Amino acid sequence: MPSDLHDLLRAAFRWTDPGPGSGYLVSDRSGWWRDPTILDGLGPALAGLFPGAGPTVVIAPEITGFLIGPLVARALGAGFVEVYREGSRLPIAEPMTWADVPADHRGARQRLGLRTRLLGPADRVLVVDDWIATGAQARAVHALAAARGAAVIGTAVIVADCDPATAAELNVRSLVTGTELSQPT
Ligand SMILES: O=P(O)(O)OC[C@H]1O[C@H](OP(=O)(O)OP(=O)(O)O)[C@H](O)[C@@H]1O
Ligand SMILES: Nc1ncnc2[nH]cnc12
Repeated sequence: MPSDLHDLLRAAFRWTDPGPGSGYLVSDRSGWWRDPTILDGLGPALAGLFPGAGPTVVIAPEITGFLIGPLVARALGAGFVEVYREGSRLPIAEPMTWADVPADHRGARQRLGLRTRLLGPADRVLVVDDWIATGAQARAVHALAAARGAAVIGTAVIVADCDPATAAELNVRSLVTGTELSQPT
């Protein structure tokens, strides 16, 4: 990754207060998509976290994964498969493979699913997302790939904000850490 992308990611990120008395801050990643240099660099930089790994397909959960997943797939010359959040749209009228998310960084239970026909044993999968915290969503995405018999290379994220055990379990590589986003640039 060019060192300037690392610096640009830090500079364009903000923690925002959702309102008086909320007692917590929300990550605002919109500055990353708004900056043409960052947007141009994200796909190659995330793809470059696993040099020579040769994925056939990138898979990523909605909704931010639908934004950056195709950028990474394009940089790799790989395909892209959407991982949907159950209940977020009309049911998809074809066979789906589902995995449970017991509780993510918000404590929310979810189910993630993909179209069964789009992934199989011949695939080498790179899981992509913008952020990893508890690892719950990425773990479910890994489980989906495993359920389809695909080989999983690892997890490429913009921000790694997870514990070392989760990072090792899911083979997480990142462009920045959560700690770096919490410090002044
Ligand atoms: O490691 P975890 O605890 O699972 O948290 C990470 C997940 O949470 C965020 O998704 P979220 O649903 O908050 O937002 P999005 O809809 O903007 O992608 C992020 O995009 C990851 O998918
Ligand atoms: N977008 C995000 N995904 C996961 N954990 C977060 N914590 C703060 N922002 C987050």
